[in-house]
Amino acid sequence: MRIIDISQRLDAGTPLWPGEPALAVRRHAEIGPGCPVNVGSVHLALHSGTHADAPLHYDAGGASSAETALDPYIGRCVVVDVRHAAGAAVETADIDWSALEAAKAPRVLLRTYDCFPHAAWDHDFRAVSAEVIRRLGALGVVLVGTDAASLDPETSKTMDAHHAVRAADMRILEGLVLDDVVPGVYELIALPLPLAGADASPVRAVLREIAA
Ligand SMILES: N[C@@H](CC(=O)c1ccccc1NC=O)C(=O)O
Ligand SMILES: [Zn+2]
Ligand SMILES: [Zn+2]
Repeated sequence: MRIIDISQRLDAGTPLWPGEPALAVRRHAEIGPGCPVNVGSVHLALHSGTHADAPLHYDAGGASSAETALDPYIGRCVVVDVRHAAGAAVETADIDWSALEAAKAPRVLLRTYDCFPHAAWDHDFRAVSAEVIRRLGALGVVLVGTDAASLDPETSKTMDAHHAVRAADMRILEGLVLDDVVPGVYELIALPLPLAGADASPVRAVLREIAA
């Protein structure tokens, strides 16, 4: 079965949320006389690139990446093209709910970009309305993903979509790369790292085609 990588490359040029520290991979041991290996460490903002928010991100008492259950991050999903959405956020009118329900997929990945902005931070990414989140939760959706940097606008102070996720106890993937994905049903695998105390974790998100 074909594996489709839907993850951003992480390097010093990966566009980050304004003010976030740049990725740094440092080597503290190098192959040479008396040292058989290269060994490094990484300094990486937790919301860099393709990542999973932990409930701790929007709920002071929420689970960290080390504590959140893995089930939402692996299993049947549907990729939905919402590039036609015209507003600042994806609204309920932008989604074909009967098609979405017909997919019978408890994970929904939203494509908002024609081409993912790998080269520069997009301040005007398309958010997802809290009403869409509430409606997804009512359908039993356990995870919502987006190719945008966040479910809420960059300037949001209320984080309405994240709090609608919290109310429905859903999970979140952000910064997906869906340019080469044909809308449809797939198996999603995108597991957060067991990082204690972390409010988010980078993930290697992939899709596997499901045999018809
Ligand atoms: N990907 C993050 C973006 C985010 O909320 C954020 C990331 C770094 C610093 C501040 C952030 N949010 C609001 O100030 C998120 O939406 O979960
Ligand atoms: Zn995030
Ligand atoms: Zn988020």
